[in-house]
Amino acid sequence: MQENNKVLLGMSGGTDSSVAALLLQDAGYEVTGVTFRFYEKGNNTEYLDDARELCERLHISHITYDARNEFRERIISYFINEYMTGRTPVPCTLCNNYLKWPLLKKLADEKGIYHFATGHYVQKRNIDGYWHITTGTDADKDQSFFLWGLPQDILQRMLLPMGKLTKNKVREIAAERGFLKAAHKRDSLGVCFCPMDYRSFLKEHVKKELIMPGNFYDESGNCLGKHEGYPFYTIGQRRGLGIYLNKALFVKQIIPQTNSIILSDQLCSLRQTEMYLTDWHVTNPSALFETTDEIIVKIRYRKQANRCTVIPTPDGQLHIKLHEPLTSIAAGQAAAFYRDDVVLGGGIICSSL
Ligand SMILES: Nc1ncnc2c1ncn2[C@@H]1O[C@H](COP(=O)(O)OP(=O)(O)OP(=O)(O)O)[C@@H](O)[C@H]1O
Repeated sequence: MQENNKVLLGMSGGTDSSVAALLLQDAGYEVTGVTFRFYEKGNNTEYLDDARELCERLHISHITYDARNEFRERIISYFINEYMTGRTPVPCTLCNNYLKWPLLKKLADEKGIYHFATGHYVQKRNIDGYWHITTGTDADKDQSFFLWGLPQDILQRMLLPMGKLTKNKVREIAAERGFLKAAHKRDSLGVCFCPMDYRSFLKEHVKKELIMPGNFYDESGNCLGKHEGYPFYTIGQRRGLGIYLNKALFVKQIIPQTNSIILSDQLCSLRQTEMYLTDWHVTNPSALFETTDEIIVKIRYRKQANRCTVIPTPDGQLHIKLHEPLTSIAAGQAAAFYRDDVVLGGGIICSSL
């Protein structure tokens, strides 16, 4: 498509995408807002009204797109299945890779709109002819960890108005411009369809008989007590185990077949130095596989960065050799590669040792 000055902006009704609309309009773009209906807890559609109202005030057109079926099939079912197979899912990463950005592109293509945008706190940069995601200036809000899976035809056309801003600045802009509701909206916390509490979500959505109490064992096979059902636990978990010995215990292994969980009192026994990834995406393979530069791998959104070497295997996986051990690696989690502030790619952990 020929480049033009039109942009389709994903609008959640929240602070960031509202300010993104203001800034894109200030920059001279013809903005259209789209709100995806992904999931509506208790049929609450206030976010749709907020997005619509903001667009009216800015005199920009607004559309809604009902993605609830796609979201249920691709994200919620996946999320439940992952926990039910003893893995730790990454719904936000998958939603960005498979739904949010591809939908923005599809709708923009249909409407003859060249650019698409969100309120993500990330930037992009062209390196050696390849567009890369880079970290947002606000280190506390940086969302680059979730965006390793996007292809070039999306990266090239995306606009990221939050990239150089801090959240405080964004709130200030909303308030100065008189968008007080947007300025004072609370930050979203965790996974949008079950913020901070995936256990209750699983209880609501999974047949009772599929999540049954089982046993905790130590590494020698001695029973340590009862747990509430293996899907309620994740590798490395320490709190909320419900057993009280005079020492800290960590989830080391989850065995769905026998509904058992192995605990260890040695955090160092959860240390591993190798991972294998499936479903990976690498922006520029030679920048990752044929380099002597320091590559960083992150498996958590915050406060973790390990040096590594990345090698493609003959059967299509990525073999990650960690230069320093990492604790609590869970199958299903995402791993993202960085060189300095640049996201080089990522994938989904299928095994570790
Ligand atoms: N339901 C939705 N429809 C359209 N775009 C969305 C929707 N939800 C999120 N987005 C886009 O993805 C961006 C990142 O979403 P996320 O939920 O991580 O952010 P957020 O910090 O809560 O952002 P916001 O303050 O804009 O709600 C949003 O800024 C917005 O541009």
